[in-house]
Amino acid sequence: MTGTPAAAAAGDGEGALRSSPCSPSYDLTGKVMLLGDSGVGKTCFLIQFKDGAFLSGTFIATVGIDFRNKVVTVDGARVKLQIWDTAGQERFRSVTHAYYRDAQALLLLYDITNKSSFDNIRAWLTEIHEYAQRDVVIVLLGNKADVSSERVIRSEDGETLAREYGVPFMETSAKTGMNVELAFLAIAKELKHRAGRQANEPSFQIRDYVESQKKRPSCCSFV
Ligand SMILES: Nc1nc2c(ncn2[C@@H]2O[C@H](COP(=O)(O)OP(=O)(O)OP(=O)(O)O)[C@@H](O)[C@H]2O)c(=O)[nH]1
Repeated sequence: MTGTPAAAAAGDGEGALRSSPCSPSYDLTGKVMLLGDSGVGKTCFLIQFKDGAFLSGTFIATVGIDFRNKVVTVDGARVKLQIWDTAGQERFRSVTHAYYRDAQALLLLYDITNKSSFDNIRAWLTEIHEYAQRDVVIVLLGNKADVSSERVIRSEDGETLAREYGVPFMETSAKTGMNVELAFLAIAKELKHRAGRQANEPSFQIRDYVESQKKRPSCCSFV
């Protein structure tokens, strides 16, 4: 996906807020950012969620940042997710840092067929801790789980890293759609819970929710 900060700020992305302030078609909003190395599948992940389609073919790296809106219903509440797709390339890092501050949630992707994208997750988490809000929701995603023949990162390695940082983890495929919706629904549920929690309501545990709902690749016998 292509886009520029200026274009995004001007509402050039589909994300311009169109609901009338008198009758909003949603109950709350949340800003979500997709982060991770170039080529891990952030744009495809967003398109799969938004349109149910997979962009195959020539890889066109994102320029800068752009966003899309999607309203999801969780626990009777309509949550408008404003989803920001960032460029993974190093040269755009200073642009994307400026957008971290008011994000409520971050989807941090690596590619299970690309070791350096996994190794760089620690550096991404360092940046997140430097630029994002302290209580930002983070979900770690091992994408391209459909390409089992080229897998170089075991699912257990993703799980171990996620446990170390105390974040939920799942493997996903922007191609087949595996766990794509779940990643956003988990975030929407967490944001809804934070926004309207009653004193005697049991707390929502995003990690438990993800563990109970996530699908595992049918062929994941890589050792
Ligand atoms: N098999 C497979 N290919 C994928 C998947 N997700 C993305 N791809 C492919 O990986 C390449 C990169 O995908 P993008 O979504 O453009 O990657 P990106 O993370 O947005 O990259 P930047 O914009 O540079 O940050 C494309 O050729 C996609 O078709 C997936 O889940 N499975």
